[in-house]
Amino acid sequence: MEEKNMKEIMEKAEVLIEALPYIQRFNRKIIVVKYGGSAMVDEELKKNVIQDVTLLKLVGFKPIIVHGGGKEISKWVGKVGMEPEFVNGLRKTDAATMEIAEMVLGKVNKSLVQMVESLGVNAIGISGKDGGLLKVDKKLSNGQDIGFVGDVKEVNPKILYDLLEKDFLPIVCPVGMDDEFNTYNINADDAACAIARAVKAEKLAFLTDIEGVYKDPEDKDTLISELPVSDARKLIEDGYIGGGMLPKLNNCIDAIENGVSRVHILDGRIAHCLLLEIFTNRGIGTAILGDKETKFYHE
Ligand SMILES: Nc1ncnc2c1ncn2[C@@H]1O[C@H](COP(=O)(O)OP(=O)(O)O)[C@@H](O)[C@H]1O
Ligand SMILES: CC(=O)N[C@@H](CCC(=O)OP(=O)(O)O)C(=O)O
Repeated sequence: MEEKNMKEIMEKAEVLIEALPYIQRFNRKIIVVKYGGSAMVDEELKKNVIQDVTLLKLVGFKPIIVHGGGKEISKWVGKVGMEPEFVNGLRKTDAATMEIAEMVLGKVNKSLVQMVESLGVNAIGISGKDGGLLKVDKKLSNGQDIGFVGDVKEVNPKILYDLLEKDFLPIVCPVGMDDEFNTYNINADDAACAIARAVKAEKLAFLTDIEGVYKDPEDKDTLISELPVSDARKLIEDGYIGGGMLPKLNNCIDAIENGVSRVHILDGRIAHCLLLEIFTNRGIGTAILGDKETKFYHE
């Protein structure tokens, strides 16, 4: 065999061997993937994400996908002649918008099931309504009524455990019910965090449209690769975090402080970002760490 070919083959073997400790570490462990942003709109990226999660399942992890679909909901709200409206990153959800959101999220949910199934893994798509998974109270935004927006108050993970035990890959869309069984729209980051907490996930990964958390969003050199929760709080207090990153980072802190071992914000625009983060020595994006952790396991 040519020397060049041999070298290429050896490099491939090394990449696989590098994955071994991570496969051992996460074997049978639950990993919650919050799937949203560009990686949902671009067909190629969508395929990459689904391939990654399917691979995680096939090597013995227990992934759960919690997906968004904000851009798709806004598209359909626009199509019926309404104007999408957001207050502090949350969609103002009147009855008509709720109906559209549930229809669109249901469609997105089944399209993800279809893709996973096409790769030979059995997936079940559910919403937070199924099996009483997500119980909500009405959420106010700084005291303002923003309609049927839910604040998760209780998670009943039984349905997820049952599906995982039967070897299905659960795919969850962020819709839930209140005590009167009314339908509510839930921010997908909130839903993913609540689910990761309830199942004490080993890892929670948020796929988004930015490299990770920056100290200064205007300066790409200020990307933070490891962020202890106390520093994260300080960044928020000092006003360095804005827009959709604010609820996301708050959810990261909440997850770490409530039993989720590893929390990551990853750039969903990078092909196979999940695999790169989980299976290689090079952590990518931003890892949020508990304050007691002095060293991240990738080192
Ligand atoms: N310090 C910061 N670091 C990174 N992103 C930030 C920061 N402050 C504000 N942002 C904004 O937050 C956005 C991420 O939130 P969002 O777009 O709502 O994510 P998603 O749609 O994936 O839930 C980034 O694209 C960026 O514009
Ligand atoms: C209350 C609220 O804002 N719900 C979100 C649910 C979808 C979502 O969060 O989607 P992304 O993760 O793709 O943004 C919405 O209606 O857009």
